[in-house]
Amino acid sequence: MRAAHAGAGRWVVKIGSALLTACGAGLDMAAINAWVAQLVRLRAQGRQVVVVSSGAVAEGMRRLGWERRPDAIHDLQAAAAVGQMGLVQAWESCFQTHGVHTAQVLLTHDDLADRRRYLNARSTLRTLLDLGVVPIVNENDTVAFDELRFGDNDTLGGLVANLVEAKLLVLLTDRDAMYDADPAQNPAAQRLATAHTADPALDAMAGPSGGPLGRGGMQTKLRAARLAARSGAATWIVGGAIENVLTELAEGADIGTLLLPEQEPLQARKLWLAGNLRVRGRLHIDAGAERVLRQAGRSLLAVGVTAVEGDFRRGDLVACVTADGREVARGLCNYGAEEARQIKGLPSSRFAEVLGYVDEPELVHRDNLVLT
Ligand SMILES: Nc1ncnc2c1ncn2[C@@H]1O[C@H](COP(=O)(O)OP(=O)(O)O)[C@@H](O)[C@H]1O
Ligand SMILES: N[C@@H](CCC(=O)OP(=O)(O)O)C(=O)O
Repeated sequence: MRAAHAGAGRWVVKIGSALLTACGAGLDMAAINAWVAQLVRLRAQGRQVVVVSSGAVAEGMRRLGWERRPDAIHDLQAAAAVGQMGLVQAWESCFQTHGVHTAQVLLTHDDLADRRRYLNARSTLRTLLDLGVVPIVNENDTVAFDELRFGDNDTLGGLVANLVEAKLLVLLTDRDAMYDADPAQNPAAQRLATAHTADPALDAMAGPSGGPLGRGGMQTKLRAARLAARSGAATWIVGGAIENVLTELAEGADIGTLLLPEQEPLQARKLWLAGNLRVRGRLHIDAGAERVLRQAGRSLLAVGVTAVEGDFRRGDLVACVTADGREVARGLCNYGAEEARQIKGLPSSRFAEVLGYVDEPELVHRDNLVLT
């Protein structure tokens, strides 16, 4: 059963500061090299990987010669800005020895709350993955403060799992698994092998952080797993100190805690779409488009659209209706209403000529479409 969740597909792997730095003091290159060797192996086995990497503040502190983690947010932001240079340098140089490119992706909460920016982040990440590049994601600490912050990289990992529709989110931590109580408080605590993210009993088991470097403890890991589950990803909480831990997971080893989502990825995403957003406009589609949507479950192309109603933006939810006003489907439109009016009836090959750019060849991608 574990192996089924560790198969091919996209993995988001979150590695916390404690696992990348030598006791919080600067980056541990040997550790990063070892992570890279495992990640490269996962890729060679047919998986795509996104790394969510902490460590910027710790490396910045070392570079600036600071011994204590500062309390002032501006100092933390400055340390993160300095340290992020070293962090991406470290990942890039280690991956380069395997001939693999990396990309720096810095995100704030705002980037994912705003539909347009969400779609842009999503397309960029997907493009990077299709190009065979390993995105190295961290919070954009320079601009993120208060309500713009994710606050911890566990949460960021959960949201990135939604963005790339990951199959698995791996949260590496200092304990070897999630326990039925905080082992720092209760030495008799037992490992939880498998559970459902939605199980309310988990809340009472997850405590706050025990370590000096960790910030969220098990509570933020549980919350991240619940976020990831919204798009159908399973989450594996497992010890970063276990030898070859990622390779072990890939083989379905009985280690760590596997938290299962209630829904399969596609179904989860579609339910989320259907339930959470307001319809901002209507695309009138022809009989051919209705047929491919209903029977073949395909994307909606502009060529099948005859009219565009409403004032919506890229990423908004639109309804697809037939000439006689029946609603066939709902989905997130890759183009705003203005652009959609310009490209309706046209093949995707003409988008660049008409708009001056191409966002996506589909008007509504099938992954973002729910039949109604
Ligand atoms: N139920 C639990 N099972 C395991 N660890 C728990 C639990 N509740 C609280 N914790 C604490 O959470 C810590 C791990 O989280 P954290 O310190 O944020 O680490 P990381 O840097 O790996 O994100 C553990 O050291 C442990 O003390
Ligand atoms: N963005 C911060 C990471 C914050 C964070 O969540 O750290 P951790 O609890 O070690 O995963 C940094 O790079 O230092």
